[in-house]
Amino acid sequence: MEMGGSIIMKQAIHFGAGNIGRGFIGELLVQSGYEVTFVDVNDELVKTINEKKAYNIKIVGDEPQTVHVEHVKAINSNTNLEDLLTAIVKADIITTAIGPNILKFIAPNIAKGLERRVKVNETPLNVIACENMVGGSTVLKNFVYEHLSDEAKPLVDKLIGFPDAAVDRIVPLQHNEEPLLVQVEPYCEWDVNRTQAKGEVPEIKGLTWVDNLQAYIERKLFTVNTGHASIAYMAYQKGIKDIYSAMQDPEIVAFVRKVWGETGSMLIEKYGFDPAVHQKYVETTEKRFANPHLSDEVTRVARGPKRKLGAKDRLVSPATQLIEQGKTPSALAKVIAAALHFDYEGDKEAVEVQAYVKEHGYEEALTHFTGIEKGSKLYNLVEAELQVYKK
Ligand SMILES: NC(=O)c1ccc[n+]([C@@H]2O[C@H](COP(=O)([O-])OP(=O)(O)OC[C@H]3O[C@@H](n4cnc5c(N)ncnc54)[C@H](O)[C@@H]3O)[C@@H](O)[C@H]2O)c1
Ligand SMILES: O=P(O)(O)OC[C@@H](O)[C@@H](O)[C@H](O)[C@H](O)CO
Repeated sequence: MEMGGSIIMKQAIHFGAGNIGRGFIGELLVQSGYEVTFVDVNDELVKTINEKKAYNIKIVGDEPQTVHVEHVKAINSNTNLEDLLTAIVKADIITTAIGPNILKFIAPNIAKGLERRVKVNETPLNVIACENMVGGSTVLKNFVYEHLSDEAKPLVDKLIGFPDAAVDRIVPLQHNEEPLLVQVEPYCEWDVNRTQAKGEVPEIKGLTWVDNLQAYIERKLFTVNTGHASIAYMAYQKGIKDIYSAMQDPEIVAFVRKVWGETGSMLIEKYGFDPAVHQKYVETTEKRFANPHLSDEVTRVARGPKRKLGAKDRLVSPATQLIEQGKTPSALAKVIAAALHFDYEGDKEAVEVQAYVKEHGYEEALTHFTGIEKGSKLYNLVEAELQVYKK
């Protein structure tokens, strides 16, 4: 919109100015005409964004490319809550990429902002959690509602949508001399559930509004993330440090293909995907993992084993669903066992899992972290794989 010669941009708030925030969601929002206000708790990052007001993204692949992203600023929500609440009142869209475990911590501030907004602004607004999980925005919504007054709830019900999403772009951990630079892979996919959105859905470059998000999120999580985790936990056992190097190991490649055979069979039966189309999706994923220009540490991909061992996450959920279909998830059982053995001391969740294993043993840890019932088919499959680690 143009007024008196100056352009008035739409306003986006994005929680988490990290890799996916800057390297994916922020980029697409700016390219779609939004000014992006990043919200983060890392004060140095917030200050740098406000000082530079722009950053670069390096897309690394056979045809490298640099994208310059402008129209960005940042708020530290720990020290400047008032600015955040004012921004929520005026926002045209809110997105997050902070990690599934952090959603509950940002919910009170979102609730405060929405409480203020619905009293003065009747424009619908969508809040989209871009996290690697099934139903992330719904999870955030439930946390937000815990902090809303009874008076605000009906208005929030009417005006604020929390459409679930699937996001896909590999952005490794990185330390660049240019502090805000992010190196990313060329591939990106962002699917959002249209049926949960409020108001007219905004046109955002690279965002596809879909009516059957569950199929998209399960296809992504149980192919890209299950595959990634399988490679990472196996590579860790072999002392391999990065995903590209792991993809040069024929044993690991053969293994992840077996995992993809299992998850693919579950997804094809459940969603009726065309097997040839699904195979293409798997092959694209394998090529992305073998990108020689991307240096992605095994410990990043394996991070948070407690979360990754959860019943609804990328290992146990497809394994359970395969069993429900009368199939045997042998390769997935091996990955679950390897995840329980991931003993990287630089990962808080890995330290927690290992401490539990040390005190209670692998079998109790298996039930404790995955919810898999003792004596069930999946329990027995994983238990057999755990014997290797007891020697
Ligand atoms: N990196 C990838 O390849 C990738 C791809 C798809 C999805 N994801 C998902 O995106 C999410 C973010 O991952 P990432 O790799 O960008 O992580 P990251 O660590 O690079 O970024 C997270 C950011 O959130 C900030 N943060 C932490 N607590 C906060 C709080 N209370 N309020 C505001 N900001 C807070 C951190 O300071 C950090 O800047 C995760 O759910 C991840 O699974 C990652
Ligand atoms: O972010 P996590 O810990 O859920 O999973 C690690 C990686 O598998 C993940 O970040 C992928 O790189 C990403 O999901 C690709 O879209």
